[in-house]
Amino acid sequence: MAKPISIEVYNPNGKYRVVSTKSMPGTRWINLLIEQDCRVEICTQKKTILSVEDIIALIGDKCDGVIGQLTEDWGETLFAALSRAGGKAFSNMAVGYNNVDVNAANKHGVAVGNTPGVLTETTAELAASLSLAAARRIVEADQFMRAGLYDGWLPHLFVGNLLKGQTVGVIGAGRIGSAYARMMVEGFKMNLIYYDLYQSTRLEKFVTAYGEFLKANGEQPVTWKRAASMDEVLREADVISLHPILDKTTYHLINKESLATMKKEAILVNCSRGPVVDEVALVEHLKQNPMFRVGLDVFEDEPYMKPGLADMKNAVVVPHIASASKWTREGMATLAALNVLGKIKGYPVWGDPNRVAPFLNENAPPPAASPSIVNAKALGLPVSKL
Ligand SMILES: NC(=O)c1ccc[n+]([C@@H]2O[C@H](COP(=O)([O-])OP(=O)(O)OC[C@H]3O[C@@H](n4cnc5c(N)ncnc54)[C@H](O)[C@@H]3O)[C@@H](O)[C@H]2O)c1
Ligand SMILES: O=C(O)[C@H](O)CO
Repeated sequence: MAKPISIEVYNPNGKYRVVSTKSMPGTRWINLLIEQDCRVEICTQKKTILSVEDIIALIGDKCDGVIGQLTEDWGETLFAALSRAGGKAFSNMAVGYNNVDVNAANKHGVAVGNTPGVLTETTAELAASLSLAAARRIVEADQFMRAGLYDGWLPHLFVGNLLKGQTVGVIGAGRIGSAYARMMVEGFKMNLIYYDLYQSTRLEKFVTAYGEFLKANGEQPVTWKRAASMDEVLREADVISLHPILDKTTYHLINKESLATMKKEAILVNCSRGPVVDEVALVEHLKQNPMFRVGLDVFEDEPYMKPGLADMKNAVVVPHIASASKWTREGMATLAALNVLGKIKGYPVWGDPNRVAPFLNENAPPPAASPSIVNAKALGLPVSKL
């Protein structure tokens, strides 16, 4: 029998019961639910990662929808519990939904929402920050200063890599990968090589136009290339950033062999999901190649790091904060709440989950639609004509 869980309740007499497994930034998401007759229950348990049993206790006997987190295991057990409680909607407060068994949700007729678009630039900015921090050894230098070791300028002190004119490689040039590529090309005049299952025509056009602009101004133009294989990116790029989804095809995409393909002084950044990189192989590679550097936001066994990683000076590590800007996190909460609300109210699904701005405008009511339901097709949900 699961222990009772502490909650905070808003609008206790609301008709629909919506549970959020965590407190989320901002208040707009709560107000939007309340305005539509929802009783909102927020779990206040002081435990970072809730277990399946904890969430079953939160769902209880009657629950119309749940907003959950990427740290939770949303599989058969939870979707069965939600369905028994009369629930028809779940939304991750994240764009990635590798923690969700969508087939199990389909089986129980539960709509699964995610939060694309609102975190694209924020996440890309963190990937760019990690690229710079690794290239210019910022964390090592900061620690050196704080340790009182600086006793004067030296020609060899913390020499790193210049980005201008080098090649940036992007693996997974979707929303975030493309935004990161644009930042690195435009900001640092890097040439681009990318690998994705699909061609990114918009990104290619952007780099072409920027190259022409530079040329017209008497500067060396930037270039782009769509690689035929991931190995081509690994061989040619000086900075490589990983932005694919995590699925069977991308698990350990970066492993001992692929690391060996990269340049000895390359920089690898991962803001996608930890298991895209074989972290044991990475630690070994970092040990053997002190000039190879990484910037990691995500880890294979989150919240843990594989043994040895914390000791590596050539690794910059941050705790999965890529989407952590105030605007983005408040927007993610809003989108997640509206995904759940839309299904409860019987609204259609928004036609283009990449165009979420109308849901984020605080000065107007949001459209009567769920912004992004990943299994809309499987459930046969109607699509909004707005
Ligand atoms: N660290 C964070 O806080 C954070 C924040 C946001 C997103 N993410 C992660 O980033 C991922 C990408 O987000 P997005 O919004 O850009 O998604 P997206 O769907 O727009 O982009 C993913 C891209 O990966 C490509 N892809 C899929 N399989 C591939 C493969 N085997 N090889 C190469 N490319 C492949 C797809 O074709 C697509 O273009 C999310 O799924 C999530 O896991 C992490
Ligand atoms: O997938 C996501 O959205 C991130 O990991 C958290 O923002």
